[in-house]
Amino acid sequence: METDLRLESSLWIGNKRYRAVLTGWHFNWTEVDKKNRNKKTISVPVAEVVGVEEGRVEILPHKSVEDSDKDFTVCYVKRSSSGGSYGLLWRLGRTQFSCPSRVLRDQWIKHLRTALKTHSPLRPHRLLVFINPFGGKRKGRQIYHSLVAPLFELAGISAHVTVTDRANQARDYLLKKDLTGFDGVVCVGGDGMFSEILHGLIGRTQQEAGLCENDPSVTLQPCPLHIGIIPAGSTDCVCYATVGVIDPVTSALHIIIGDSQPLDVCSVHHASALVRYSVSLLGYGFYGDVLAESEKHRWMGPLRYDYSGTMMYLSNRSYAGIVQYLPADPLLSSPRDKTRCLSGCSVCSRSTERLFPHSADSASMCSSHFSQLSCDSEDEWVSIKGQFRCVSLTCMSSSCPKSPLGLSPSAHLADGTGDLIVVWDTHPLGFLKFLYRHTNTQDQFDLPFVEVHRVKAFRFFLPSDKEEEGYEEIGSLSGTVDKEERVCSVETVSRTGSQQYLVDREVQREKPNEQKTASSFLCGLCCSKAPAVSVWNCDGEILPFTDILCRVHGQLVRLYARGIEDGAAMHDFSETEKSERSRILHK
Ligand SMILES: CCCCCCCCCCCCC/C=C/[C@@H](O)[C@H](COP(=O)(O)O)NC(=O)CCCCC
Ligand SMILES: Nc1ncnc2c1ncn2[C@@H]1O[C@H](COP(=O)(O)OP(=O)(O)O)[C@@H](O)[C@H]1O
Ligand SMILES: [Ca+2]
Repeated sequence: METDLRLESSLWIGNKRYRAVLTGWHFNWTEVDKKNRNKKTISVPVAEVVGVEEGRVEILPHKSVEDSDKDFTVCYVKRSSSGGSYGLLWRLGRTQFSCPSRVLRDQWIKHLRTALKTHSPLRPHRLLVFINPFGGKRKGRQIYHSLVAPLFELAGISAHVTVTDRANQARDYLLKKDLTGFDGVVCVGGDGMFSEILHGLIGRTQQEAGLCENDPSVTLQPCPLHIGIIPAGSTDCVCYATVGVIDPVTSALHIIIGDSQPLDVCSVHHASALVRYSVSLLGYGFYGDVLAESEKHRWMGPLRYDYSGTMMYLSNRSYAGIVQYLPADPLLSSPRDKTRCLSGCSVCSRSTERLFPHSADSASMCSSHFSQLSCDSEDEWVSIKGQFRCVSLTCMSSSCPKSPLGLSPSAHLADGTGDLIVVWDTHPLGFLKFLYRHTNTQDQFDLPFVEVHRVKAFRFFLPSDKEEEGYEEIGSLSGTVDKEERVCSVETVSRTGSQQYLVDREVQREKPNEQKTASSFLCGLCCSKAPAVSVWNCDGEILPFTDILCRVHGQLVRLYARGIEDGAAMHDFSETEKSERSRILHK
């Protein structure tokens, strides 16, 4: 194949001569000066060629073609530094080549197009597009029509576009309508809109496979259609964590070239029924309260989260709960290992082999992988009981513009695990420190009232009144609970379903004397009585239940993305840019 696709000849760009070579994987052109010396080479991976057209094509302001039988135009992905974000911005590069003859021109076009087909088999031809006109700053329609549609047209993609009239329209379409002939589904909106697509596609796939989504021990069927996200929402966390930038053009180019990024999905169950799926944030306590408060202020747009975040911080709330989790294999990775899940991540690649071994039939694989969810191996579950500021589970880093490294900076997109973050009740300034560390490169887990565990499954329930009394008593006896300052407490470890025993936790005090005055001041601000129970924020939706069981399904869906790109792709950058990016990426 490689030899068939190879082509080499002189080509002209303007009045300069170039030596052009197509090797199969790469298309390179090198300027040759009058003395036949080679100058700078431009090398484009074939997989990143957007399109090859006859003639001299102009793209902006609209696509136009100047017909000429010796010219052809190649459009491709060009990278540029993204300033603030840690991913790379992609732009459309375009070069017009002239050939000495029409025959050679046709040969170049044919070879390049064949190479494209061979090396990017996942490029979409037909896409379903759903635009939420009310997401984020309400610019979804404009973003799609001015920035994305022209690129899809250039790449020869046919798009069936729906601007939604109501919530869940996209989900219902995917659950019921004929999807034959579509390669993928694109959402233009935020994490809520992505979640609609996720629910529609996962539900449809399980219906067709005859699988029951309610049963957490069932291994779900991975979705055959890819999902593309054109960011136009408020948090845009799924886009940011899988692409590294919030930029519609970059995302459109990832879709066009058929990039493929598997993603873990967590199913959330209550009383033997599926409640929802989550990929980014499943959060109780602070994040639940912020979401509930923010819904009252939707008119503020994305700013509603800043406002509600401040209000909820000042409310100084904490909640009692019992958290139980099934730990993931600590030999594979850890949430404190300081690694980053970058494009081509080896932890995720190894998980693909583990999750989908070549020949194993999926039924036997699922039962061995997930027997732990049934009661017979209850002894592997670890249990924590106490008073918490927040309890969160995230299947990926959940980085977003507000938090460039995310809720769990070392989490993996596609390793079949989630990170469970437990923030015990603490002093207000301690909690502020925890939150503030999400916005910079300091480690938010390096605080005595925070713990993080890599898990395969997780349960949460409210303690019975009796248990709550017992816990407070034990806390006070061991000196670890200071009710007034709401410092945290006691851990319960369950070894078997029936026999539980208590293990006193190390005293966790994070309250230097000088913070007490500030604490009283802040408590004065939050005059309203805090409720005893919070709500779950599930990727921006409030769950109607508090007691839940969650299981992570490895690589259940695929996005048109490739994860965050590392230095290998930085050949266009200066040394200063490279070292700055490395510093951010590798913290
Ligand atoms: C003192 C500075 C405090 C800064 C705190 C920063 C913490 C940010 C963590 C953000 C994690 C985001 C996880 C993603 C959640 C989204 O699924 C969800 C819905 O998004 P959308 O559909 O776009 O509206 N967003 C939220 O729940 C917002 C959480 C904001 C918390 C402050
Ligand atoms: N036409 C519509 N009218 C009202 N709500 C919609 C519409 N289309 C989608 N939605 C819902 O809007 C919610 C928020 O959408 P999203 O695009 O995530 O914006 P944001 O990031 O600002 O929250 C989603 O839960 C989605 O189901
Ligand atoms: Ca994961």
